[in-house]
Amino acid sequence: MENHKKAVLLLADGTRYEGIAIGKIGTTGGEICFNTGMTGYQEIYTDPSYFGQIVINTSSHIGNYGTIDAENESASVKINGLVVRNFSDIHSRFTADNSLQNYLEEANITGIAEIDTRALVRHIRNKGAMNAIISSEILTDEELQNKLSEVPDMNGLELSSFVSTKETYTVGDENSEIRVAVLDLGIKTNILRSLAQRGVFCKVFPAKTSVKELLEFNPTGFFLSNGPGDPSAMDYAVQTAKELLELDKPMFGICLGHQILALAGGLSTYKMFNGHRGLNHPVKNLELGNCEITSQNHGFGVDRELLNKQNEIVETHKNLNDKSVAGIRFKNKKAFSVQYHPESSPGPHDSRYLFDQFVEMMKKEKEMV
Ligand SMILES: NC(=O)CC[C@H](N)C(=O)O
Repeated sequence: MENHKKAVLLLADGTRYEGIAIGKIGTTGGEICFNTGMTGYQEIYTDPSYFGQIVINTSSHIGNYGTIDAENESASVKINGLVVRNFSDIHSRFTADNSLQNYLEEANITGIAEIDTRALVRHIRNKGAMNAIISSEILTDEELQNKLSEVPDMNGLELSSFVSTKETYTVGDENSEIRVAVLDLGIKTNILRSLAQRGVFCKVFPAKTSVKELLEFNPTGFFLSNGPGDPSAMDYAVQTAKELLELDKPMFGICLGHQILALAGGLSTYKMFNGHRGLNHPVKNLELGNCEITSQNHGFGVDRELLNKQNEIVETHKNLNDKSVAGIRFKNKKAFSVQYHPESSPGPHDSRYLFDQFVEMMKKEKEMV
């Protein structure tokens, strides 16, 4: 690590850490958040839901297994910046395509290493979500402060339109009878893979596609994807989801898609003090009584208060750490959603049954079962 330049991490509350530069030399800002996963750094960095955020990995050794291009969760690295403890310049995996240093540099991602991530995460846990800036360029305190003040507040920020596909594309067997119109709000590849593996033909549409255009695909069902930003700033997607609910076709939403579906059903969302980001979050399936260990990445949540005051939407899953809403379904419609990530990648596979549930729903719709 001798050849690395110095770098600075400055938090919005004035807390300053010094470390060494990793990735591209530069300056970057975003909302700082932490992921507690012990593995899967590449999948985390390429998850479009992290767009606009600086990620801290609490796992203390990062980079030691390099990167493999086929393991990206989207076409490019999406995080705004990276904070780690021990960064490995060398990697050991015979199938690796690249070192993490080269991978980040090629993707123009600026990061900082040799940070006491335990102290930093404790600090953020106590103070709540906040913006931060990383710089490995020579910047005065004043320059850093100025750059930091330019970083937008995550509250009220619409980000899906920056990461959603520009063109439609398809995944899976085009001869399949089960066709899903996917609204891409910032989708992870493993969601599409999980649907295609179950025989589903998916067509992925840009975030702002009209219902009319979605229907031209003649879909059996609809999927609302994960993605970055504040769901309450996405009136266009909420409107789409409302119109789709009227059609009463099978519909499944994950994470941001879950929040959009909840808003379309008249519920509200809120910004969490600290989000949930990691691979071992326990969730109770309230209908089966089972516990599943889930992969999570969200900083907003569906508010319980309105949920308790109505009868149309049922809570199906509860987060066992903080009792927040982890899943819902519409009582008289074929729409359901979860706040966590059944596709994991990275993470445990306990929740994959939700894809089976969606496919079953669509088979019923087609009278195939
Ligand atoms: N993974 C996601 O879809 C995240 C949803 C939303 N951007 C949040 O932070 O809560």
